[in-house]
Amino acid sequence: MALSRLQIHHFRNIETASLEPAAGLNLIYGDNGSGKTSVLEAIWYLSLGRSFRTHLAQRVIQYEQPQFTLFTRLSEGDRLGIQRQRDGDNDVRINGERPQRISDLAARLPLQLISPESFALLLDGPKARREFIDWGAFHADPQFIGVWSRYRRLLKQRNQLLKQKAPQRQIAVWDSQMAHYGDWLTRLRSDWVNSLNGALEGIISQFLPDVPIRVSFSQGWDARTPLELLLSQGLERDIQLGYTVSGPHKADLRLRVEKLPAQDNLSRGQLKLLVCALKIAQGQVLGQQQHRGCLYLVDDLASELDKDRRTLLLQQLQKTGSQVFVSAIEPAQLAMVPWDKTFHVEQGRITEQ
Ligand SMILES: Nc1ncnc2c1ncn2[C@@H]1O[C@H](COP(=O)(O)OP(=O)(O)OP(=O)(O)O)[C@@H](O)[C@H]1O
Repeated sequence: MALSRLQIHHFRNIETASLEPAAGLNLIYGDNGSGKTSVLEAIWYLSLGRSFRTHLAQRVIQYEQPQFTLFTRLSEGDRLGIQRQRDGDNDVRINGERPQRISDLAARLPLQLISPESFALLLDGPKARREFIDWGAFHADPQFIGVWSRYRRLLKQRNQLLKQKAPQRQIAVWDSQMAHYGDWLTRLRSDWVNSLNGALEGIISQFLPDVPIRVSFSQGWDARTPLELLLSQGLERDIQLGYTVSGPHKADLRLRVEKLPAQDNLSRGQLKLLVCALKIAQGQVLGQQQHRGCLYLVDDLASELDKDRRTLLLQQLQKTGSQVFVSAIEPAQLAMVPWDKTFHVEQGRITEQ
């Protein structure tokens, strides 16, 4: 799966651009503020229906323009388009039709973003790591999105009842449904992490050969206690606190080096390589399971990495056989692999070299 055409209109500082990217390695270079990240952001927007830099859609519409328009044609023939008006109107199209859910975009255009902000995966709380697991489980199993949404709705409803201090019987009546969907969600997540582990070990052994990293799935509660029992046993405490303390909504991916959290033990460069290993492994497993890889967006690849590590990372990305977009200020910093296509960005204007 790859973008064979990308059109961008009035998005950030890009007035209009039409690109035919290579199916392999694409380098996007230019000075600070030229618009490199905006190209990656546009691709991300086409997959997620939102930005990775802001939750305010108005911010990405070019100044003084009423709307932005993004369009891509995928190598398999699908056409994805988004037009967003300043007044909030959002028109999303897949092959000319409005999709049922926004996640239909992501299902067609799976992508992984590696950016300076990706450190959050290791440095922030478990939410980012849960989302990371859920990315894989979502793409691996079409049932995931339904199960995940159902669990979320039940959790929200239970938390509302807890906050209102509703009678215990009224709250507990939903516990068996919540346990049913919670267990299902946990199985899907755990299956994904199990498949991920093999690929991850292989990549980590190349990126960080001397660091004994252990990756494990923490499901969000003590696995020896059935979820329904956990909910009923914790009900009084949950009422006191006004929310459901444990369950699949507390799941996490634990990354440890010598029994310590990886973030306490690794240098910035090593953390970046670990994040890259995690993201590359996701795409690799998806490719093996679904015979359709994902696309990689790498913003500012050179930052934090020495020349040998940059080479290693680029070689791994090349080995995935996926479409890759890498942004850089100086192309000379990334001259160690042959780029299939190179684009220069200058004040929002993009030209193929
Ligand atoms: N809504 C907008 N309309 C027009 N220009 C914008 C808008 N939002 C941001 N910009 C400008 O777009 C430019 C491109 O930003 P972008 O982050 O894509 O640059 P970049 O090439 O990735 O820079 P860097 O190398 O510093 O990360 C910036 O100068 C920014 O001020």
